[in-house]
Amino acid sequence: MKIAVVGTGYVGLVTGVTLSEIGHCVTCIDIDQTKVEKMKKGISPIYEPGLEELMKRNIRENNLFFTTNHREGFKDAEVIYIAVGTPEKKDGSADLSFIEEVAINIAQNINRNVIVVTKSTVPVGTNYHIEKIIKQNLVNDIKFDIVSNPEFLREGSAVFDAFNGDRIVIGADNNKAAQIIEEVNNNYGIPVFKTDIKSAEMIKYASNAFLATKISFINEISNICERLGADIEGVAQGMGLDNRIGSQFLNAGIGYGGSCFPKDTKALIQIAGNVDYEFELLKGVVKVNQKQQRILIEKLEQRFGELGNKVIGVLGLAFKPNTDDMREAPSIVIIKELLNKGAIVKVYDPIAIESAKKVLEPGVNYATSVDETLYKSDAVLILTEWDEFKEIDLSLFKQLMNQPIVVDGRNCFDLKGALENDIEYYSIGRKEINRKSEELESLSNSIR
Ligand SMILES: NC(=O)c1ccc[n+]([C@@H]2O[C@H](COP(=O)([O-])OP(=O)(O)OC[C@H]3O[C@@H](n4cnc5c(N)ncnc54)[C@H](O)[C@@H]3O)[C@@H](O)[C@H]2O)c1
Ligand SMILES: O=c1ccn([C@@H]2O[C@H](COP(=O)(O)OP(=O)(O)O[C@H]3O[C@H](CO)[C@@H](O)[C@H](O)[C@H]3O)[C@@H](O)[C@H]2O)c(=O)[nH]1
Repeated sequence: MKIAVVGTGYVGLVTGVTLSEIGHCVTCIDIDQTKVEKMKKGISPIYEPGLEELMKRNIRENNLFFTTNHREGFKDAEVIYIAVGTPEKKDGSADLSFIEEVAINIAQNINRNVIVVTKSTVPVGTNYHIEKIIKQNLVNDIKFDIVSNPEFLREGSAVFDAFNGDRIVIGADNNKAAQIIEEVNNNYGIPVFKTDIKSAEMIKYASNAFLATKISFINEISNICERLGADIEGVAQGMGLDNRIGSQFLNAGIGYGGSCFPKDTKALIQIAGNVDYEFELLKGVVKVNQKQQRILIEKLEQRFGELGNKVIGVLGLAFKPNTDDMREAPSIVIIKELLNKGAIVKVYDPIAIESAKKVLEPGVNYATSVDETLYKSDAVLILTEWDEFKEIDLSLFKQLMNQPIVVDGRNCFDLKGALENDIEYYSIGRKEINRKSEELESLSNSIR
């Protein structure tokens, strides 16, 4: 089928590339000329494992094209996917201006009957808003249908998720349109769930809000564990064995970040508020997350008192591993606070350094390796659980740092290893330093 995808960010590019991989002829459209020039050469503007390989192959096989020109991209397209951003406005609600512009682009440039599919995360009812804008601006006598098809990919594993997702949600009022979009997705081999448009739009927000709730919940439990001397890892494992709870998204840490959970939780609070419903639970989830992002600063202050002139190394900047995305990364908040408190901050990330330079405060020192970050630091914070950090030779901390103090926001190391390497190790929700080895032994046995 001939398909156009508007917007080539994390969602649009992965959608376009994987649709071409499953046999469609896809043109991706973006207004960013520099990005489009790169993509035409098979270079991905984002770091996403496996993406560039698929891109190159499908460009070579003439299944995948890129353009900045909407008319050229829409020419003869039977399906148009909208995948532009819906960022957060100051009041927390979703900014629909990019979507609205695309609706006008579509109305003015389509040359045949088409199905318009919304991949972007949009507030309940937005697809009808898009339909109205297209109708009002149509220049030719053309028929179109709208379908909501929210996206559930995770950054860092987006290509894997495209072929291994749990479900594809299709929301439509017109059965024929829903059936065509189901056929478009056939070769992904993923179960399809069909529903109406508003429910599909809500499924997306409700899913993200639920996952964010799980994270804030486990973070609160971890804070209580710390105070009581229980161990969050064992607690999460024991909870997760109950199939009704499930073991995923129970990793305690420094709170959720990224381009989705922070904005979508706030948008859902607004969506509820617009119909006079106060979403109290979700407000709590957001508040807990904001508090959790400060937890490592509290631990540092408990240890050092004042942070002025302390050299703090930071390992990990991206909001999660395997991505270069810095949007709403907890590292931004933490580093800002460290600088405010007069600390000297040295940071390192295996992939996200360049995107980090665009958003971090001036005054941050950028290191090019783990060793350089550790060297003569008074303490090291771990903010992203990259494999490179989990595999660090633990003896390096003592060798390179002024004093081997590690405050780990992602529970990357086992307590025994830290103790054996003389690391003064603070982590999340676990019993901390100087624990007697026999106590640790019995703990690791019980977790096993
Ligand atoms: N990032 C994710 O992991 C993820 C996952 C699921 C859903 N979503 C949702 O998908 C949507 C897109 O997110 P993203 O992270 O891919 O966004 P992004 O900001 O990375 O990319 C958006 C792209 O759209 C382009 N664009 C803007 N206006 C345009 C126009 N008129 N014509 C053509 N291109 C235009 C921009 O130049 C940019 O390249 C959002 O609604 C988001 O909430 C994101
Ligand atoms: O147990 C966990 C799991 C995640 N996180 C944090 O939560 C954030 C989001 O992680 P993840 O969900 O893996 O990444 P995203 O790429 O943001 O994906 C989420 O947001 C996307 C955009 O809507 C959705 O499509 C995905 O289904 C949804 O998982 C990150 O900061 C993680 O560190 C935790 O703190 N603990």
